Formats: sequence, structure tokens, C-alpha cells
Amino acid sequence: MNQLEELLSHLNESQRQAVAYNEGPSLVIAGAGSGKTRVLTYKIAYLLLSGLHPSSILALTFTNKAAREMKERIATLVGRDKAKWLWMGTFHSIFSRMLRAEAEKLGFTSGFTIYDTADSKSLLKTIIKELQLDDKVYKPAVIHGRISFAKNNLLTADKYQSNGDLYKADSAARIPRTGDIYALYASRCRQANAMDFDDLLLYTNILFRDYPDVLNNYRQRFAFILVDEYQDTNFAQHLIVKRLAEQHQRISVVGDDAQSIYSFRGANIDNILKFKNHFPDSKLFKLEQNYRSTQNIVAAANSLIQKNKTQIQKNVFSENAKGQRIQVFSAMTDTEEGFNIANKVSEIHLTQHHPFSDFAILYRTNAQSRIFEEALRKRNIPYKIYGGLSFYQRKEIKDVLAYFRLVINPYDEEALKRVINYPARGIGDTTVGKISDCAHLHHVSMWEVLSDPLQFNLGVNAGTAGKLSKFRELIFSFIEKSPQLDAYEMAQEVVKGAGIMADVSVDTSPENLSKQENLQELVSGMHEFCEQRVNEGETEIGLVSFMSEVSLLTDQDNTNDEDAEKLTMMTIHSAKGLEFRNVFIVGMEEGLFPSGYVDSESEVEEERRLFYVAITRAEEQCFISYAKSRFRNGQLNFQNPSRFLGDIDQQYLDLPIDYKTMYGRRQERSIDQERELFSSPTAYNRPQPASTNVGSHETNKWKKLSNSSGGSTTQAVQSAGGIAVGNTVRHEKFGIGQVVNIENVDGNNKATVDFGTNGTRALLLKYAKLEVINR
Ligand SMILES: Nc1ncnc2c1ncn2[C@@H]1O[C@H](COP(=O)(O)OP(=O)(O)OP(=O)(O)O)[C@@H](O)[C@H]1O
Ligand SMILES: [Mg+2]
Repeated sequence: MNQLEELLSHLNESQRQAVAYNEGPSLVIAGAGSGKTRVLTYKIAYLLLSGLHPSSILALTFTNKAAREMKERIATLVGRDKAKWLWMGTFHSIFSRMLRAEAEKLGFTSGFTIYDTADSKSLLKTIIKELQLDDKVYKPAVIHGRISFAKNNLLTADKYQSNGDLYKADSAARIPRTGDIYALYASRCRQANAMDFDDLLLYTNILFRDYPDVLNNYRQRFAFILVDEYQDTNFAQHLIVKRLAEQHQRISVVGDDAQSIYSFRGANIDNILKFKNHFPDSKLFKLEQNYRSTQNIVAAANSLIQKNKTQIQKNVFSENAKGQRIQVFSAMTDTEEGFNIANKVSEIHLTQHHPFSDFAILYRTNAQSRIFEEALRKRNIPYKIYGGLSFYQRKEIKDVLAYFRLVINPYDEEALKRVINYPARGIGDTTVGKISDCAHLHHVSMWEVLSDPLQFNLGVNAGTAGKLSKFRELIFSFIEKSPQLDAYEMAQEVVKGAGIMADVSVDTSPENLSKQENLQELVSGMHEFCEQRVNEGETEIGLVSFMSEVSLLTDQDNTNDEDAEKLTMMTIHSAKGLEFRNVFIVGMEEGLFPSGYVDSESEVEEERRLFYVAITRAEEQCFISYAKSRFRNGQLNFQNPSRFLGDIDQQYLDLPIDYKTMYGRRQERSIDQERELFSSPTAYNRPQPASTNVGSHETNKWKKLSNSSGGSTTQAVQSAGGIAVGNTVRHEKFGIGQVVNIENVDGNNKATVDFGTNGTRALLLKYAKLEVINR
């Protein structure tokens, strides 16, 4: 067997065909766990073994982590030397590299800063204030979203302002000045020599559009282009790929329409559905066998995704073990949910001897992690969290990074504002305001004003002028040293020279101790960075190369620790493409999952796809859990289990008793029966007293009773049968609610109870069997 045959022998027949077809464009559309990423990985190995040079292969992944893993895998297949030279990474990392090389063409310098979301929002806040707009109407996060959407659709500020439809949409949303904010934001970024995340894609497109020679250069360089998770590319990304590949047509993309979960960020599922329109000669491959999960998990996920109207029909099957049903946990409160999960993890760890690294807890929103952290800590289960507040987002780290940014690019306004008075050196807000106003008046950066305060007639007293000049000299001294020092040496220089270490060492409060540790961690991390790069044969180990990596870390890449023996916690969005032996999907409740913000059918379908992604991460065992009450934004909320639970064929689930009695049977009843039952308090209350006649006669009687026009007498009362207005009560079917009214109707006490998302119900106390849980 030659090398290529040996390689292909690790694949099934459809995968083999997809890997070996490299004569033209190809598209793999297939369900979760069917080996799409494996096909890409093997295709790269195949191309390398066929003689293609690694530096002529461009492979785009969704996260840096995915790129690292793929590179590792390829290294084991064809050798580390070859894998090393591949162009492999996220769109943002690959194209920022390219933009640095070509920055001057676009009016930037190669040391441009990449603004993260916090920088962008801070700048927007300043602009909104400057324009004297109300930041409760012009919310920085909303405006940021609008600008981001525009950029991902390649609408520059000029185009945005002249687009009538956008203006109308903004006016309808009562934010008609969005275009003006966008224009000012774009010019400020330019002045600061900074690009935000979306700019990296926008400017790459502008570069390719305006500089055909540059485009041609890269077209020749990348002889083969591969993209994973193509269903989540946006228009800007799609166009970059199309421009690079349209001449030689050597492109291979893989994706799954059922896993498209980023439309809120402008991802367009049409990119995959209409791939053939852009590459008419493309060949379509389908993979059907799932290698990841048990039969039960695959069948459950299939039955769920069937409920979406818009989807490409796929036949996905598994030949793995049948596996257990998906166990569903019900908890009274979110705290109890945490305990349930921690207990189950412990149980499996002890009885089945799975290491903790085989477990993942997946949730809809980052805020849900806290409850699980507490429960896991109590059980001594080690864990790591992806996303959330990462190491690089901590205050003390961001302060040091702001100095680094200034050293590389002193025009960086957000960095300058952050550290001009940190550590405190007596430069107050008024002075900073003066510098900023002056800079904007003269259309220059704050650094230029700072460099020549006399020319710009800043109007500060001699004392302040002296402090400003000291700060300028400090930054200058770093800039001067920078070319001679590596990133590690520079870090030591800055942390000491700027007085940051001294500032966090003034006392030994736990807070300051933790800051010191973090700073040391950063410095030693930079030491490691330099060593690793040298070992890899890289000569670029300065601050610039360190910062170009750090500024591209995305939420999905951030983990507080890489230790292998830990349970993983992450949002479902971050879990895309990954797999775990045991998966817990938590917070399966209406208002949380699907999120309370969705209302259109297409948004519900996106949330359902997200649930599909979650289930299909599991290899052996999958668990789903919901809580009936939960603290959110400081408020106790009551909610129903998610409607999506009802979308899974029940033969694949192990449902808790309360779900079956309260919600499960509902699926089997018609609307009319349901209505009838709602009118009859007795029908739900079992066991029924022998004397109660649950017939139509009884039901009609109740209808009559509840209808006050029927000549009955109604009298308001504050309490009855041990229950009072304001009490929190539990009902067998409707869950937990609050008593809002009690009245006596023809001698029968009737309570009106607000069951949150389960609605407000009027219940006869003698039948309803309400249990008081809080007076
Ligand atoms: N032919 C095969 N033989 C053995 N294992 C396979 C084969 N194909 C895929 N696998 C394994 O199945 C798992 C799922 O494969 P992979 O991650 O490539 O699927 P995917 O289609 O990319 O999934 P997702 O849609 O979740 O991204 C991996 O562990 C992979 O190694
Ligand atoms: Mg994959």
C-alpha cells in the first residue's frame, strides 16, 4: 500500500471520494459527527503527500483552537515539518496577517491596533456623547451591532449614510443618526491607526477590490483553499474566499445547514446553499454515517431537527452502540439544577471511571455558569470555563496590554486614554478631555497633540504640561527600546518602568495579590511565547508578534486553564465542532432556550439548530436539565420546560415524572380537549375524591360558576383554606406561582394564581390542592 492508499484507508467510501476529488471545487454538506472536519484534515494531508507545498494551502477554521487541533492531526499524519508551513487559522487571524503586510496601501501602518469589542464600545460611547445623543436611545451595544452588520455586508460609512432603506430602518428604531455615528467612528479608528474585528474582513475586501495585483499575488500563493463550518460564514468572508478561488477553482468547503447558528452576527446560510451558483462546476458530496454518537443520540437529534421547516433533508445514521436514552432532569430551582448535575457527574466519574475531561456542561448564556461553578466546587470537581471574562480581559492585564499597544502604535486612542493616568500621575479627566477635543478639532490623534502641546495651544498650566511631558517620555523610552528587546524583556520593562507592579504591590490585600499573580503569569506567558517561537525556528519574537496573536483571541479560544483533567463548561456556540463523552445541556426552559428575545419563526428555527448542535456534541451519554424557577437579573422567574423538549421523539428520552404528568400528556391531547381540561379543575387533580363526579355535568357546573353573569354571588376575600394573597404556591400541573387574588363565588373559594409563563389561572381551592411554599 502506498502512502496515499494508507491515508485513505482510514476513511469510509464517501469520505474517500470527497478527499480524493481535487480537480475542481467541492462542497460537503453533511450532518453532525459525520466526518466533515476529518475530510478537510485528510484532504490537506492528501494534498501534501501528493506534492503540494504547505505554504500554498490556505485552510480557514472557525476558532484558533480548531486550527491548532487540525494542524496537530496533520502533523501526525504527514510529519511536523510539513504541517508547520500551512496557512491555517481563522479568517481574522489569516487576513490580519495579510493586512499588516499591505497596511500602507489602505492608509494604516503595519503596527495597526486591533480594537476589541470593549474598545469599540468605549469609542462609540465617546462619540454618542460628543454628538449629544441620548445613550439610552443610542445604546453603544446596539449601534455596535448595526455597524458590525453593515461592515459584514461590506457597507462602508458612506454607503450606509446614502442607503435609504437603512435610514428608514434606523428611523423606525428611533436611531436615525446611526449613519453619522458610523462615519465618525470610522474616521476615529483611522486616526488611531486601529481596525476593529469587522474591519479586518472589510479592509481585506477593499484591498482585493482596489489592488488587483495584490489579489493576483495571493491567488497565486494559495493554490488550494479549504473552509470548515462554511454555514457560518458571512457575506464579507464568503466574498474573500470567492475572490481568491474563482480563478483556479481549487476550493473545498464543508458545512451543515442544520448547524447554522451565527445569523445574529450576519452569517448567511445561503453561502452554503448557493455555493453552486458561485462555483457552477462544484461537486457535491454527502456523508451519512455518524461516527461520534450512539444510535439513540443520533435518532433524538434527527427527530428534533425534523421540526425545522427550512432544512436540507439528510439521512444520518450511526452504527455505534445503541446507547441509553437521553435522561431529562427537572429541578425546582436553578441551585437544585446545579446540584443535580454535579451529583450525576460524580456518580459517572465514580461508577464508570470516566475522567472529568470527558464531561461538558453546555449552556445558552455565559451567565448560567456561576450556579454550576458553585455546585462543582462543593463536590470538588475540577472544571475550566471557556469564554466569559478571560485572562486577557482582566483589568490589570488590559492595562499592561494598553501600554504594549501604545508602544507599537502610539496613535491608539483607546489605549492612550486607558493609561495616561494609570498608575495615577495627576493627569485628570479635564486635561484628557482637552487633549481629546484639541485632537478632534485639528483632525489629528491625541498622541500628536501630546507630542507638541505648544503648537496645539492646549491651554494647560505648567504643572500639568510637565506631567504630560513625563508621560510622553516614558512611552518614548519604551518605543526606543522595543526594537532591541524581545516580548518577554519588553514586558518586564513595561510592568516595572510604568510603575504597574509597584501600584499593585502597595498592600497585600487578596485583590492585589491576585493582580500580582496575574501580572507574573502574563510575563512568564510571554517568556514561554518567546521560547516556543524560537523552538519553532521563528525569528520574530518581539512585542508586535506577541500582540498580533493576543488581539485575535476570540471568546471561543479563551479558557482559564488548559489542564486536561477538568470538566469543560462553555456556551453551545463555543462548543461547535467539538465532542465529549458525556454532555449536559442545562437551562432547557422557555425564555432561556429558546431565548426570550426570539419571536419570529426563523429565529426559533435558529435556536432549534443550536439545540441540535448541543445534542450532537455527545458521544456516549447526553443529559438535559431544566429548572422551574431561576434567578435572572436579580429577579426570581418561573418558567416552563423548553418547547424543544417536546420536539424530540419521546422514545429517545427518559423524562421525569412531573414532566410526563404535566406536559408530556399534553402532546397527546387535542386543543379542544385541552380547553376542556383547563375549564375543569378536577380533571388534573388526582387522586380524586370518590365523591367527585368528573363528568361533563361537573365541568359545566364549573363553567357556570366561573362565569359571573350566571347569577352567582362573588365576594373578595384576603385568605381562604390556609392560603392568602401574596403567598407562593405550588400546583401539580402549573408549577410555582403567586396568589394574586382570592374570591368566594357562590360559597366556593377561588384563587387567581400567576404561574409566570404558565399563565394566570383561576382555581377552585377545594380541588386545586395548592401547596404553600412561601408565605
Ligand atoms: N471513517 C471514520 N472512521 C473512524 N472515525 C471517524 C471516521 N469519520 C469520522 N470519524 C470520527 O467521528 C468524529 C466526528 O468527526 P468530525 O468531527 O470530523 O465530524 P464533523 O462532521 O466535522 O462534525 P461537526 O458537524 O460536529 O463539526 C471524530 O471523532 C472523527 O475522528
Ligand atoms: Mg466539524
